[in-house]
Amino acid sequence: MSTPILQLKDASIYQGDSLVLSNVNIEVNKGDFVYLIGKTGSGKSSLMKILYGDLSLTEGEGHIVEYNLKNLKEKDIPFLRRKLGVVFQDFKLLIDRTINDNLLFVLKATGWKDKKEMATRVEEVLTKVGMKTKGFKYPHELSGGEQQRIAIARALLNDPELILADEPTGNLDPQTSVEVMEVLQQINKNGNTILMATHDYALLLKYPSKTLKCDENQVYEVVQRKG
Ligand SMILES: Nc1ncnc2c1ncn2[C@@H]1O[C@H](COP(=O)(O)OP(=O)(O)OP(=O)(O)O)[C@@H](O)[C@H]1O
Repeated sequence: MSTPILQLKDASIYQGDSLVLSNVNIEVNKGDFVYLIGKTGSGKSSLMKILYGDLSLTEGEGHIVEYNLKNLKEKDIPFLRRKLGVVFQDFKLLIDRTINDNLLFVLKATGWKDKKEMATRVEEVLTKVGMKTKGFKYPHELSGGEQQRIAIARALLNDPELILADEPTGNLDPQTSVEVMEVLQQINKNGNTILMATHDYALLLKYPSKTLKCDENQVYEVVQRKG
């Protein structure tokens, strides 16, 4: 039996007064790896923003982890985000501190207190992304691909039920994109559910998986042709 971790039903998504996507019906189940594709401006980021509470859902229904997006209160948003790991195109690391301190900052902000447990968790997530030895470095001392691995490690800190990755390879060259994708694939194999918005059709071909497409204000599932 598949368990839905994310469901939108007849949802409409607005940016201000303009309708970006209408009648959105999507489902992501535990353990899935789902792509979200579509041209620039087709609404991928807007859809992601609805899911992490950056835009409010005013029409239709939406459930993500155990939150109802329709009745989401401002005070619920930080708690929703703890259940999600969000990864962006531009990494969003804090440039004034080391990788270890970037990760410790998030742990402190999300209620961790025990220094030893925190250090262990930082080491665990860095190991998962193949960056165990880089914790002492500053973000500017790492390549783009390494910074994105750190951003993925940061997303994993609180063991999220769903990872939302918005163009995670958008700033990376093709070789580095594949390396970051390998990390995401590995994490998915270890049980994490991932929804990834991307422009990168080469990745879709290399790592085929369920694909949703935003086009002309609609979202629909596309069937990938083999070969
Ligand atoms: N903050 C905003 N205020 C008003 N309109 C916006 C805002 N952000 C995006 N839009 C509009 O919403 C539509 C969808 O944009 P969105 O960023 O969701 O597309 P996208 O598919 O993620 O594009 P890209 O691949 O370029 O990131 C576009 O027409 C865009 O101009």
